Amino acid sequence: MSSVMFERIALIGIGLIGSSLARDIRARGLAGEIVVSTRSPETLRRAEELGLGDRYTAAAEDAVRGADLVIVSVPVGASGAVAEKIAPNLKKGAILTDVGSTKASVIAQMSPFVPKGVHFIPGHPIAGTEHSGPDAGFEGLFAGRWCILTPPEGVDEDALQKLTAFWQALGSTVDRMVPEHHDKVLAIVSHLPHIIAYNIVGTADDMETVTQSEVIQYSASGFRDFTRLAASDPTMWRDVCLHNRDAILEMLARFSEDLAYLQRAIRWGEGDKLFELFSRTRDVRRSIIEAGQDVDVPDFGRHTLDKKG
Ligand SMILES: NC(=O)C1=CN([C@@H]2O[C@H](COP(=O)(O)OP(=O)(O)OC[C@H]3O[C@@H](n4cnc5c(N)ncnc54)[C@H](O)[C@@H]3O)[C@@H](O)[C@H]2O)C=CC1
Ligand SMILES: O=C(O)C(=O)Cc1ccc(O)cc1
Repeated sequence: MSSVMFERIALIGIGLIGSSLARDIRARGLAGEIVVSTRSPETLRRAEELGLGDRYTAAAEDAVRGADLVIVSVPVGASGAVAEKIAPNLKKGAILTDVGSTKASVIAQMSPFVPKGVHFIPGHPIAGTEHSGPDAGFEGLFAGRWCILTPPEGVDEDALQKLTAFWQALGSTVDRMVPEHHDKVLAIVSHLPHIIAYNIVGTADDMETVTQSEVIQYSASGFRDFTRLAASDPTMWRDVCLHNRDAILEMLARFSEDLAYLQRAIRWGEGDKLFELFSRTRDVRRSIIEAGQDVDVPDFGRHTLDKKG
């Protein structure tokens, strides 16, 4: 169907996202050669057992030699260290990109190391699950999903076109944003929901009056959906919180204000206020479904979603 777009693609980090990329690149024949690198020897061995690449090395600086496309798929807090390591061996004319959930911080960490002549175009596929590691990835993860690119001013248009075509070949729709805008949008639609989930599951876990067995037994009552998000990778989400600090704190402040409004309405029995909010939020859900964005993660644990809205 597709054909070779890059002679050599280097994948730095081979967890959920890196390994899904590897599977898609191979399935669609987008690379002449896939070179896989990751820091931990066990993960590298597992990637080899799964046959995710053509070559494997623990040394990221070796993996990128001669690569036309380098994709960094590591927790955002590790982006700077990876960039520093690989920078001296990046090929002139190569495209360097990432998949990190935050953009301004990744750009601040990586840019200082990017040599002249290398096209650094940060990216973020809005696709994933609560699972991590090379076994968690799967072919087709990015199909029908958005990928946001945050190209720097003066970006090489050919390089941008090539990276756009790459994500399109994986079935994604590509959008462009400035990094700070990306970080604000993602803070509300992705980062805050995860933080709220971590918080509510933590609260339930702390409650002495609710025994563990009751939390599990009655988890179908709304709690279960939160536990899926709250099972997401701790390293990844620690890094997201630390590296999108300002936008997340801004959204949390608004969230707390709105929660206080809700709390007050409940205390004073203001049913009309509750009804008005709950009607408005139901309309949001309906708009998402109408826009065709109600794509379930192809995994267990999502069947409690009410498709009828
Ligand atoms: N999990 C998700 O649903 C999504 C994650 N992302 C972003 O993608 C990136 C990767 O996330 P996942 O694949 O989910 O994580 P993961 O935990 O499944 O994989 C991370 C990989 O990075 C490697 N790694 C960690 N530190 C490293 C370092 N210093 N040097 C080299 N390799 C290192 C690990 O060995 C592993 O191979 C993160 O930046 C995350 O924010 C983006 C979209 C969705
Ligand atoms: O599992 C889910 O529901 C997600 O929200 C996956 C996800 C996590 C982080 C991202 O930056 C993008 C997508």
